[in-house]
Amino acid sequence: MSHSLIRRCSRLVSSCTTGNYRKILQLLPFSSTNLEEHDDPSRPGPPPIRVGITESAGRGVFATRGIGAGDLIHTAKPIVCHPSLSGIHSVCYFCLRKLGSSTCPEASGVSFCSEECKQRSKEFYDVEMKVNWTDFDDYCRTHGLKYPFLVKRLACMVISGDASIDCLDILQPANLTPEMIVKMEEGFALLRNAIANKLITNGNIDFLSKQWYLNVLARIRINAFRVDLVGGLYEDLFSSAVASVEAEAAVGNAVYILPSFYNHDCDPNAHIIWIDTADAKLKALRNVEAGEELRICYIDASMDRDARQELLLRGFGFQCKCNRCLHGD
Ligand SMILES: C[S@@+](CC[C@H](N)C(=O)[O-])C[C@H]1O[C@@H](n2cnc3c(N)ncnc32)[C@H](O)[C@@H]1O
Repeated sequence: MSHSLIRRCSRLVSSCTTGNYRKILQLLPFSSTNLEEHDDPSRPGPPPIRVGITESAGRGVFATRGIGAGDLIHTAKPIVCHPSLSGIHSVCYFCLRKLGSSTCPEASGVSFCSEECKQRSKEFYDVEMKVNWTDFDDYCRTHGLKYPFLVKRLACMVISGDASIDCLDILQPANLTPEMIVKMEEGFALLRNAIANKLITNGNIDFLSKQWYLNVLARIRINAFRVDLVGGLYEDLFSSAVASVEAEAAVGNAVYILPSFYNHDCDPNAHIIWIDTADAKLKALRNVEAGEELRICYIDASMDRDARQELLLRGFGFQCKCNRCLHGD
C-alpha cells in the first residue's frame, strides 16, 4: 500500500465518523488487483475478501465468495518485524528465516539469510548501526519487553525513509491506562536519547515525540503477531494447524495491515501461518460462504473458557461472545 494512501486513510481515521469509515474502506485497495499483500503469482486477481463493519467487533474481514477448506485466502508481508531476543542470532534480521550454519554474521552479530534481505534492510540498518542501543536493549531485556523492539525498528525505518510516520495509524489502538503510559514513557526516553545522541545532525527525528511512541505502541499491542515458523513440511491444512500450535518458540514479532482487520473467534474459520519467513499466509480452516465473516483465533484455543476470556479481556480489551464461549465450552 502506498504511503500517501496510508496517509489519506490515517487522516480519516483520526477524525473517525461512520461516514469516514466508509471512505476508508473505499480507499483500502483490498479489492484491487495490485494488492501488495496478495503477491502469490499462482492466484491471479484480488483476494476473495472485503473489509467491512461488523455488528459488535468494529471492522472485520468478510468473504466475497465461497472459499474452500484449506484454501489460501491471501498472503501478507509485514509492515515491520523484528526477531525475538532468543532468536536474534539464529534467524535472518530482515525476514526471520532460520539461518544455516554457514551464514556469516555482520559486525553487529546479526545475520541476513540472503543478499536480497541485506539490501532490503540496508537503509534502516545503516541508521540502526549509528546508534548505541545498550541502555534501550538492556531495559527491554530486563523487563521482558518485545514490542519496543518493533518501535525501535520502525523509528529507524522512518528516519531512513523506509516507512512513513503514520504507517500504522489505520490500525486499532489499545486503550492505554495511566500505569501503562508511565511504563512506556521510560522506554520512550531511552529510545529518544539513544537516537538523539547520534543522529541530531544527519537525521530528521522531529517525529520522535512521546505521542508518536505511545501511538505506535498502542497499535502494536493489539495488532502484533507472534511469528511461529511451521516449516515447509506443513503446507497442507491440517498438519499446519497442528504445527502452528506445536511450533517452537517464536522467531519474532510482526505487524501487518490486512491481517490486523481479522477479528477473533475461539472456533475460527481461518488461521494465519508462517512457513519459513515472516510473510504470512491466511488460510481457510473450513468451507466459508460468501458474505461470512472470516475470523482467526488470537490465542491458544485449547485453553478453557475462563482462561480464554481472561486473556482476551486483558490482552485485547474485549469480552468474547463467540459460540464456544456462549455455550461454556
Ligand atoms: C486486531 S483488531 C481486529 C480488527 C478491529 N475490529 C478493527 O476494527 O480494527 C482486534 C480488536 O478487534 C476487536 N475484536 C476482535 N475480535 C473481537 C470479538 N470476537 N468480539 C469483540 N471485539 C473483537 C477488539 O476491539 C480487539 O481489540
